[in-house]
Amino acid sequence: MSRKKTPKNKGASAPAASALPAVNGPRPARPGTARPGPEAPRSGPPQPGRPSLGGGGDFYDVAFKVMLVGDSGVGKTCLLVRFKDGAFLAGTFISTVGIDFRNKVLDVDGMKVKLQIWDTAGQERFRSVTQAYYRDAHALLLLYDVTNKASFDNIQAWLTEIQEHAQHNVVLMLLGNKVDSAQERVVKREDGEKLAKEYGLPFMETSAKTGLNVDLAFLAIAKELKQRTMKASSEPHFRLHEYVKREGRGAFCCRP
Ligand SMILES: Nc1nc2c(ncn2[C@@H]2O[C@H](COP(=O)(O)OP(=O)(O)OP(=O)(O)O)[C@@H](O)[C@H]2O)c(=O)[nH]1
Ligand SMILES: [Mg+2]
Repeated sequence: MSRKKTPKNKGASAPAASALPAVNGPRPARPGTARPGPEAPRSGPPQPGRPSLGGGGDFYDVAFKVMLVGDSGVGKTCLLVRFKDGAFLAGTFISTVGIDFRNKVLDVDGMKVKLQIWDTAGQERFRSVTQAYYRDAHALLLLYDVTNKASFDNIQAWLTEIQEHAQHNVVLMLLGNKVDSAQERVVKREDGEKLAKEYGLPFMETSAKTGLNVDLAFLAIAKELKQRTMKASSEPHFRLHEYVKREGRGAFCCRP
């Protein structure tokens, strides 16, 4: 894998389009890294209509794995904490070591969809660890930081890496995070939109700090994955691109 190095361990390597949940095989043991608990599905999502009980006591109908990827410091861990706990991790930046995960069950149009969300380390030195997890991911949220141009420039390299290691049909969404930091912004919204269009990706700007579009990003992923599982659904066809375009809020909306 070819990857540009930047002074702050900024990642980098390339593209893919969106796609469908694949059946997961058992996860190989990786010493020193977090792994799913007993609630993790061992052989793909359970069938709809046969509710399962997760190890945390959450009932769910279907389960999917979502991975957060992007340069170190773009806000992956904060995005996950915002989504899971509704809080913001302010203060000292503690860089993720290896990989970690959290579960959350969403109600998606009457179905309990469990997302097992993997928070990867953006630092280059953990790349070989995180690469091994791509193949099991049903969806990827690829983040850059709108206040950090290098993190945006590295998106293409991340897309290359995704293309190399993830399922060809993985659901992929591009997120420009930290839009609350208007003064420090160096990546315009239009630049993010342009890049996303170039690669055919759904795109939103988010803020883990204010919560802007955070729940929406995960809900959109869950809706897309659920739809792909329901082969002969009578529900209207869900269109991920249109949904995030329609529902996504602007950076100046809804400040606390
Ligand atoms: N203003 C602002 N700061 C944020 C936001 N999200 C994250 N941060 C800050 O950015 C820094 C890095 O956030 P993390 O979530 O730890 O970054 P990360 O992508 O997980 O980094 P690695 O674990 O090293 O890959 C922290 O100091 C956060 O407080 C956001 O939406 N707005
Ligand atoms: Mg982190």
